[in-house]
Amino acid sequence: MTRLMKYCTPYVIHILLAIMLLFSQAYCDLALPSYMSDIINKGIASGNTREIWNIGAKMLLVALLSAVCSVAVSLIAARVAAGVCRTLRLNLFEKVETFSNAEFDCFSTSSLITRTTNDITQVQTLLVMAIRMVLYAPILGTGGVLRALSKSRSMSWVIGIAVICLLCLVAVVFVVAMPRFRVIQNLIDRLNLIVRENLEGMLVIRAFSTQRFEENRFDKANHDLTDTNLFINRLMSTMMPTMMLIMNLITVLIVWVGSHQVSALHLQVGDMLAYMQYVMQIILAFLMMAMMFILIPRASVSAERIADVLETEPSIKNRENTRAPQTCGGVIRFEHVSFRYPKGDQDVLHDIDFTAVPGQTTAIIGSTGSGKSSIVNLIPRFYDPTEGRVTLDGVDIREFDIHELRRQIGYVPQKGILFSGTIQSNLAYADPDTATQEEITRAAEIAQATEFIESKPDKFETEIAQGGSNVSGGQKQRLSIARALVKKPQIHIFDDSFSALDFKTDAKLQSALHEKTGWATTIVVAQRISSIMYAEQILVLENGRIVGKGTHRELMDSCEVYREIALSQLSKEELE
Ligand SMILES: Nc1ncnc2c1ncn2[C@@H]1O[C@H](COP(=O)(O)OP(=O)(O)OP(=O)(O)O)[C@@H](O)[C@H]1O
Repeated sequence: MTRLMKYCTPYVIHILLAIMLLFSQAYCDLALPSYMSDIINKGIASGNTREIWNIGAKMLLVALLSAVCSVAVSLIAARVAAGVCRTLRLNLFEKVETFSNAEFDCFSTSSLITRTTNDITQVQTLLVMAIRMVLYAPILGTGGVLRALSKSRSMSWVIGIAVICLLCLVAVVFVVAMPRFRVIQNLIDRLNLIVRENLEGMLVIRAFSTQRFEENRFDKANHDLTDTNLFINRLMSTMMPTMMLIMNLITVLIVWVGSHQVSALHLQVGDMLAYMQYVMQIILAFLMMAMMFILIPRASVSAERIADVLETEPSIKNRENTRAPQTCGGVIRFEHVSFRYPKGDQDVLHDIDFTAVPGQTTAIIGSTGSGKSSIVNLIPRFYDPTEGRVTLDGVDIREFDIHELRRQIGYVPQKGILFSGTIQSNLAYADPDTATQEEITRAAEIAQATEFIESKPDKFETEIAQGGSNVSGGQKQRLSIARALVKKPQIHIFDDSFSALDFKTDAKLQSALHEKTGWATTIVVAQRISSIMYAEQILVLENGRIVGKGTHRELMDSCEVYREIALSQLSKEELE
């Protein structure tokens, strides 16, 4: 919890005001039993109606003041908690945006969602309660003890018994409940993961008719969460009646002992009743502390999970004194690069060495898992090489500001990803403020997307559903390509981005790309020979190593792996 304390500093004045109001409220609440005692002793016992009215009016005023303070504290608490949690949510979101793929591999996506939502709600609930109770309870408890002792010292052992019983109860609850709270947050993570996988993979689940299996998986996670929640709730529901029982037994004890003292004229009736109320206030204070003890462990688990994300330094970040690539030439060079994934046990790329120059296409081909995507992911610094370096115009890319470096790159991922909005908003994604309609239309034309966009009733204003579910895989790829082209980058990276296109569209797109963006450095990862056979340079990858480098013709003569791939896809005549 202390790791998040700094987020409360902007609200110090609010908190100080709340503390002052809490003191006033506690003072009022503690004064009420004394007034009641006076009404009985000075008014009722002697039949003095005027005194009863006088003290009664004061009591009403004090009760009103206490209510006003209580409402004001609640409002302040709600404001502080909402403000702190809004900042936390924003910071968490911004932090996650800076994460490189390595951090995403570390925190699962579902856990990041739980941390941004449920965990922050836990902290918010605690903050509201803490501001209202964490100070009020000790003030009320201590004030109650002092006032009770001022009414009768001979019954102080009753307070002692009450406090010992309550402390034991709170300690038991704390020890038993604490370990379960971390379990609950982890179970929520698991439930989120299953829901997410199910929603994203609904078509696969239907195709494989595995609804029953998935239901059982969900049911198990749901059951585990329910069981743990039930355990905690049962514990809480036994705690409240136990506290009430203690309260009632203590009341009986006070009446029993007090009535003997009243009959022996050692105590007045009013004082006995006031004593009883003070003991009730002490028990109430313990009740509040018990609630805090329940909320604090759960919220501190959540706070830790939030702080873990906030304090994680992205493994890929700007060095000091970074610079922007000046008039980017676009010469990308891999110098003896080896790479291993952060959690991997062996290198997936070994001694990769090549140069991609402007005005040329460098194609990367190889079997699945040979490391093609891993190579291109090093250029926008999604990961950094384990050995060797990648340079842009002769400068190590780690010297550049990451944002500026990425501005030079038009990256089209393997899986076309669109955002909810319109086709227009998706295409203008790189620069919504400055991208002109002309640029967007031109990019759509090169990406061979114009025909299907024009066929839609709303054309560029056609709505894209969540996750791009209302466009086909090939259309999604073409829109992703157009989106990258609108950026007018110096370096184009297409990571298997033509795989969902038919041969005709693929060929048209390649030729348009060559014609309209031929000046750029183009790096293409592809599985299809036909997509890359006209590239100026082709790299053949096997098990993370370059086993062939050259043009299609050179590789057909010199590289056995390339020849095998080529002949498995096209006939000898087509390859000529
Ligand atoms: N995030 C990751 N963590 C650990 N290992 C990974 C990760 N991503 C990929 N790998 C491993 O790295 C190797 C190369 O993967 P990569 O995705 O670069 O291959 P690829 O040639 O692009 O494959 P494909 O053609 O199927 O897309 C594979 O063995 C893969 O299992």
